[in-house]
Amino acid sequence: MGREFLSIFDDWANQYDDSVAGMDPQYARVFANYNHILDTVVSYTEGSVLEFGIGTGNLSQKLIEAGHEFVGVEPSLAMREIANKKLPNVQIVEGDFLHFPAFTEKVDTIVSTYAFHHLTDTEKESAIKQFSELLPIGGKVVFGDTVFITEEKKHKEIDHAKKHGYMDLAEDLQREYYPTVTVLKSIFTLYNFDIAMKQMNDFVWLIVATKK
Ligand SMILES: C[S@@+](CC[C@H](N)C(=O)[O-])C[C@H]1O[C@@H](n2cnc3c(N)ncnc32)[C@H](O)[C@@H]1O
Repeated sequence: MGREFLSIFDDWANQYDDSVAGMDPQYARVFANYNHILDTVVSYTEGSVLEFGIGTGNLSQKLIEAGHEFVGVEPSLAMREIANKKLPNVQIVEGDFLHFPAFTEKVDTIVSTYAFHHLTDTEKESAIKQFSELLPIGGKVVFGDTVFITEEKKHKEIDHAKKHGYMDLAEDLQREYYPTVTVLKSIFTLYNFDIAMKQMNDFVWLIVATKK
């Protein structure tokens, strides 16, 4: 159901902001240009926004500062507690990409960073189908997440991590469901989105999908 990694995030929550600041060498390349990636997601966001997997609320904070109506969805209680402290009076609800409260408010843009890879490719397809139903024509999905140009590139990164003794990163890359560019493009296209992708660091790609 896409929540199989929750205990990792409950345990990571208190150190998460140190990791995104580059203080964990294993993840330094994954989080390279983190603030620039978040700012780029904000720059493509229009209107009312729904964010999935908000973590400690770093992207949420930028979206709210930019003046967007905001609802955040996050399955980890420990992450929600930190985000709630940073962002009092902001609507942050328990849920995940596939199961979240029905919103009466209109949603113009769905955003997420570093989270969509927790769904298998089949679950990604279910989520993108729901996004297509939720968004108006011209509405957008704007994601930043680890994606690989090919499976070979992913295996090279796993070998690189092992060679440097980055065993947590190597395990993560093998355990979670990092998609290829081709797979993501084909799912968004199937559900009536135009999709553009751009590489932001060695791991993370920006995905901007516009509902036709
Ligand atoms: C690496 S953190 C990213 C946090 C934040 N978006 C950021 O960019 O810093 C991944 C987040 O996704 C959440 N998550 C894990 N599985 C999820 C799912 N199935 N649906 C939505 N969020 C999920 C985790 O609890 C965690 O907060």
